[in-house]
Amino acid sequence: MRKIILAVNAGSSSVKVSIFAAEPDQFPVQLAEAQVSGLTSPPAKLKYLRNGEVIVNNRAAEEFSEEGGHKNVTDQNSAFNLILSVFLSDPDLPDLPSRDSISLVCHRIVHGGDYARPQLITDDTLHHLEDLADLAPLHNAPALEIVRWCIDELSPPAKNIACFDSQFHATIPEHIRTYAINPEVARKKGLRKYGFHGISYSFITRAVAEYLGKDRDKVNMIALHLGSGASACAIKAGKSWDTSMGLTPLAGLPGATRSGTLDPSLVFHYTSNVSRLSHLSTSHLHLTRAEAILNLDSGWKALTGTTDFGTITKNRDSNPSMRLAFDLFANRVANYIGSYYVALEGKVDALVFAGGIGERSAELRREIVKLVGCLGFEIDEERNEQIREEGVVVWDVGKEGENEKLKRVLVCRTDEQFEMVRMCMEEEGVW
Ligand SMILES: Nc1ncnc2c1ncn2[C@@H]1O[C@H](COP(=O)(O)OP(=O)(O)O)[C@@H](O)[C@H]1O
Ligand SMILES: CC(=O)OP(=O)(O)O
Ligand SMILES: [Mg+2]
Repeated sequence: MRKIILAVNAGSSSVKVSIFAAEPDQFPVQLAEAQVSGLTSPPAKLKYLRNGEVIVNNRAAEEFSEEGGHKNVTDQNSAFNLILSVFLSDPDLPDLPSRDSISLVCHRIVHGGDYARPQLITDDTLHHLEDLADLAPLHNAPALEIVRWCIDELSPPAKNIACFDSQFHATIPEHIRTYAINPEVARKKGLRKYGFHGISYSFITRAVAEYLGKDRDKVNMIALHLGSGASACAIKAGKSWDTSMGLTPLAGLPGATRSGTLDPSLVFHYTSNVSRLSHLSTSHLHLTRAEAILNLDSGWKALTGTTDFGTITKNRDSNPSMRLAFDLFANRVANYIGSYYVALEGKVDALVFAGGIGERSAELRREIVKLVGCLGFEIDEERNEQIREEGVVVWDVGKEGENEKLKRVLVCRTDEQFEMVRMCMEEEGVW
């Protein structure tokens, strides 16, 4: 039986929602997709595509919320509500005449703890995921607010399924996921590397393997998901071998408002009383002052005053703090590429850029590839600048030709919503 499925991806600065029509044993077909971006750099913008055609191109979300009499778009839940109303009021989207036509909602939940498969959201799963909220302070709580709304407003008939960013990284070997701390405490409290952006890495692995004409379980790559949150992943034989995020999405690369990895002692020298609860804590989220500083008041926001990496890229030649942020990011990313190149013993099929920044900033790609040139990566200036149509998923931006040793440099337009639906369709019981 044909089902209409909604896939909801609540990121730290955006909400992306796609609608699919799905039949058992077939790939889901996307009907429409919308995103509200720039939640951390207002005004938030709305983009809407139906059947791959751009209907609304980055217009202020406010205009739509005013027209439709909705509350202002300030967070993930209001962004989700706006998107749903855009879908429901589109007369050219006959597959979604009303809320009742949605039979499944797939939710991206960044921290899934030890869950190694998507989960049907019951009261028990919901409570368990609420308990994990403090380990993904920018993500789990806003995503669960959307989940609770969907349970109240769409169920029944809709079932809600949680898909986890952390799931893809369940294959990271023990010596890599273990921190050098008291093992007893680590075990009792679940203190280990979990890793995130895994739904995206799962999509990238499939798409790149297909592009290269290789079996998924034979492909090795260094993948970079660079968005408001940024991470790197060493993918060995199609599986996650290592990734830069850790117990929480704070570790590793810096991001829009996140510091990334730094000396763990730094925070005690930054300010006093760091373990006191931040005023930003809520009934669903316990956030210490230390966590608030490192997750919300650091990164591009602290260094430059903006969280928009497009602005940083554009102004880096005239603005020294933006130049510093740009160079700092390229340096940190290049360090991971070097480290993962060694982890993969040099057997790397491709270096892959994805995420809002990775897919759009030709300048950052050029800079990073230049820094890792000694490993056999080289950018093709012309291909790197070329803008690709919406439907293109993977493209090559590396130099080709004479030098056999050159390694591929690819861009992958990642699609976490598609991947979630694909993952859910593999679950028994979904139909
Ligand atoms: N042309 C561009 N050049 C550089 N960065 C861009 C460009 N367009 C968008 N971005 C950045 O992409 C980031 C959003 O990425 P995305 O992966 O969609 O975010 P999220 O982490 O919320 O999922 C923002 O920091 C935004 O500034
Ligand atoms: C895990 C994470 O940081 O996700 P996002 O980049 O979507 O905020
Ligand atoms: Mg994202």
